[in-house]
Amino acid sequence: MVEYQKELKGLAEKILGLMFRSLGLTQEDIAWFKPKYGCKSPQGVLQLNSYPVCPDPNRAMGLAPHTDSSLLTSLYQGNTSGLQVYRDNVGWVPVHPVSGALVVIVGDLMQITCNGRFKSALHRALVNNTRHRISTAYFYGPPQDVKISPSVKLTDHDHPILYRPVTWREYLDAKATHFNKAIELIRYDASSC
Ligand SMILES: O=C(O)CCC(=O)C(=O)O
Ligand SMILES: [Fe+2]
Repeated sequence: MVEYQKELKGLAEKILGLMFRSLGLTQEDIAWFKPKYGCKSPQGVLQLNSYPVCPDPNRAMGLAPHTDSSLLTSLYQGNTSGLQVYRDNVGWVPVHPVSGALVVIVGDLMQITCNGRFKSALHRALVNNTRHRISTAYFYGPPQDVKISPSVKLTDHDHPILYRPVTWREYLDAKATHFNKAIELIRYDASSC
């Protein structure tokens, strides 16, 4: 487990580095992402999900629709389908397992850091009536008490800053209370929602 988390941490950092770079951001632009930032390095949380066989899957939900609070989530879903993502104008789309592959999910903190350029993905997990499904989600995020805010490089006259600074800890508290509305509540124009 320790080794697995170490590998997933390295993978998340590599993918995030590429995503930031694709937006023209350097490590200097994302100060908290620098390894030498104090002694607090970004962190990950591993969650094991278990969905027992359900006699009537149409009347139950494994995991209700949600976005992840992380920067990035790496999901291993074995070989049993169940994950679905929501696509605008399309609806729920299955993400079938691919042998040896992880599903990478953009989380809310990434949406905040990138001022909405990358959107966190609404997803859910279904149950089924023949197979016990197991999945492993690795949530990668910044140190819990470091304020995250949209990178100034991604804001200008046409792209006003969208979100207030927030720590992962504060965001998790907001999520626990307001669930999927949390990200809207930290928008600068939240009062008009
Ligand atoms: O089990 C799945 O496929 C999804 C799990 C998930 O979305 C989560 O743990 O946040
Ligand atoms: Fe999730």
